[in-house]
Formats: sequence, C-alpha cells, structure tokens
Amino acid sequence: MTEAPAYDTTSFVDLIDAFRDLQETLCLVAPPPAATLELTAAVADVTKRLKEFEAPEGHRVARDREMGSDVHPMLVKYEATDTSDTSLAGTVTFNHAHMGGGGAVHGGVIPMLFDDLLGMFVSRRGQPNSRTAFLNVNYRSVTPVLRALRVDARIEKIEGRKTFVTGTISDGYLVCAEAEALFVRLLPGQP
Ligand SMILES: CCCCCCCCCC(=O)SCCNC(=O)CCNC(=O)[C@H](O)C(C)(C)COP(=O)(O)OP(=O)(O)OC[C@H]1O[C@@H](n2cnc3c(N)ncnc32)[C@H](O)[C@@H]1OP(=O)(O)O
Repeated sequence: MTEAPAYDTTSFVDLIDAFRDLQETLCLVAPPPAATLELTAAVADVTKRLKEFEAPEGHRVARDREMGSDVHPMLVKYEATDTSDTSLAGTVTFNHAHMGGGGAVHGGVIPMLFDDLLGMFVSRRGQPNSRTAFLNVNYRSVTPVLRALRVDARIEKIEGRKTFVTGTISDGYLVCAEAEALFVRLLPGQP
C-alpha cells in the first residue's frame, strides 16, 4: 500500500492560485521605489517561510502527478477531459502573466502549455514515463489573453515506444496554434 502524502493538495492549489495572482499583478503595476523595496522584503519573507517545508524529490506537491498544472507555479492552468482513449477537449485562459505584447500570448508560453497538456495526455492514454522527443508548434493566428480558449488533442498513432500526438488551441472557429509532437517511452533504468 502506498503511503498517503503528508500534504493537502486542496489548500496547496489555493497557495498556487494566490501565487498566480501575484505573478499576474506584477505584470500590471508600476510601483514607486519605496513600495518596491517594501514589497521585495515581504516576498522574501514568504520565500523564507516556504523554505521551512522543503521536501526531497518525489515528495514535493508541485510534482504531484495526479494534480498536474494545478499545483505547479510555472505551468499554465487548464481544464481538460479525455473524450475517448485517443482524444481530449478542454479550455485554457491565459492571463497578463502570459502576455508577450499587444494582447497576444508570449510565443514561448504556448509550447509550454502544449508540452504539459500533450505529455499528461500521453501519460494517461498513450505510454506513461515518456519524454518529449520533438514538439513542433505553428502559430496560426494571435492567441489572445483573458479569453476562454478551446484546447483539443489527439493521439494519432502508437508505434513501439513512440506516441505521436497533435493538439490545437482555438478561439471559436479560429485556430490560434497547433502542435505535433512525439513522446518516446523511456526504457527501464533510462535517466
Ligand atoms: C505524469 C507526468 C506527465 C508529465 C507531463 C509533462 C510532459 C513533459 C515531458 C517533457 O518535457 S520531457 C523534457 C523534454 N524532453 C527531453 O528532455 C528529451 C531529451 N531526449 C531524450 O531523452 C532522448 O532523446 C529520448 C528519450 C527522447 C529518445 O532517446 P532514446 O535513446 O530513448 O531513443 P532512441 O534515440 O533510440 O529513439 C527511439 C525511437 O524514437 C525515434 N526518435 C527519437 N527522437 C526523435 C526525434 N527527435 N524525432 C523523430 N524521431 C525520434 C527514433 O528514431 C527511434 O525510432 P525507431 O524506434 O522507429 O527506430
């Protein structure tokens, strides 16, 4: 029997959401120097407090595989459901922390979403313990922030250790970005 984790994911999700709010707010402000100094000290205090709870790899909430992007501060949060063994549909809303410029999502954030979305999907429905061998992204139209966008993914084929998968981000009928990726299942003992 596996040991129950010593943390509570629900309250950790709230902490991560508060952090996401902080990240987005940082992208919206222009504080004067005195306030910046004060705020820097306050954030450093929070970091110091968190360091009291450092845990070894395999015991950290941010890597809880069941929870995915909900508990990881760097990843983009999304909602998705497997609609079959080979297809997935869901939604994502990018915020100001993800913006490159002019209301468009940063071109580096989109591959990060695809890698996580497609990788988790492959782990559930393709082959667990796989790594991204390639991830090709085409930016078809501007991906807007602050709008609920649709995400779709499909496992195209599985050949031995290889799972080929595709994905799209759409705004209504407009395709914003599309990806094709190959995930390769690691061999036993492969780092
Ligand atoms: C629950 C947790 C879920 C996590 C979700 C998030 C997912 C995030 C996943 C990642 O981001 S992983 C980090 C980014 N990826 C890497 O760091 C991978 C670095 N590369 C490697 O580790 C190896 O190159 C890799 C494991 C991908 C493959 O090396 P191997 O030595 O195991 O395999 P090999 O080179 O023998 O190739 C196996 C097959 O894949 C094919 N292949 C490998 N790389 C390829 C490539 N780039 N393009 C096309 N085919 C490729 C290769 O031709 C071959 O095909 P065949 O079997 O038909 O001969």
